[in-house]
Amino acid sequence: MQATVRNDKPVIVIKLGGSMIERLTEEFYESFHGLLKHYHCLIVHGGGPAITALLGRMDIEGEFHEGLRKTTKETLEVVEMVLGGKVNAQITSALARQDILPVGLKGCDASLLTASYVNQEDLGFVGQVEEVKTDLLYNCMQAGYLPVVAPLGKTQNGQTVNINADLAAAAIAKAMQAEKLLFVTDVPGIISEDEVIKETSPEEIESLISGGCIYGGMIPKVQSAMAALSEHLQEVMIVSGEDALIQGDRMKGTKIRATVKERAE
Ligand SMILES: Nc1ncnc2c1ncn2[C@@H]1O[C@H](COP(=O)(O)OP(=O)(O)O)[C@@H](O)[C@H]1O
Ligand SMILES: CC(=O)N[C@@H](CCC(=O)OP(=O)(O)O)C(=O)O
Repeated sequence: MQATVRNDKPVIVIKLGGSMIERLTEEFYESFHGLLKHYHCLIVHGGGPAITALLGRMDIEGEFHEGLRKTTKETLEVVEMVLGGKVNAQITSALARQDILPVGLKGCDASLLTASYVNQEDLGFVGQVEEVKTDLLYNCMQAGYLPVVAPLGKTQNGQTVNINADLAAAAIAKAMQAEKLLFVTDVPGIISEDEVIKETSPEEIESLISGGCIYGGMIPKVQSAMAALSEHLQEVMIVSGEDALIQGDRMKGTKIRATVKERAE
């Protein structure tokens, strides 16, 4: 049973990329105070580089297929430790230092993220979100807490699975009928010909991918962004974690909209 979506404040989902988490500043976390005045905020975090680093220290080689980490039983243990332990605690501690009330959640707990296998034969314990327990997240936010979700899921059979954080954030944003989805990463937006694109559309993104301008970790990000766009979620942004989230009175980065109303000059 899911709670009815309540629209007392719009929801914003913020995905913190593993590429940036180690470098996020106190100023960055402080800027959540501004967001919380207008939105119910929810964080979904990655941690890919930290997983790769710990696997390396254990002499386990990482292997990716189309941006998804091949996850054996042994790898899964490390993924759970890093995402559900280290990285989640790092973010909740930083928010708590700013007098924000974070609550760390693993997607595999309390049926928060029910998942199915992406391709068990090729990828092992890698999941995709089938259902989000939205009432748990709403109840936390309504009570004044900021949920910080580690992208782990549970299958119907109770197996924990590793979920790409971009895909998890998009699925959660969709299920929560979020108004905004932000991807915080280590670049100031989608870059083309040395310039940050201010606003773009799914059509333009498809051509940037096929032309090779968008590659690597940016591909699951923009694909997740496009999949999340809906009548509720009209805008996805890719922003840098180098600065505070809001600079002046706006966010800087690339805005992805279903249709680009006017081309920014
Ligand atoms: N057109 C592009 N503009 C900006 N970054 C891009 C582009 N294409 C690929 N990238 C790469 O995407 C990276 C961000 O994705 P990723 O490393 O997966 O970050 P995260 O850990 O935040 O999810 C950038 O550091 C950059 O190397
Ligand atoms: C299945 C899969 O690939 N899971 C990711 C989960 C972490 C993640 O997505 O972190 P970033 O956002 O930092 O890339 C992984 O194991 O790296």
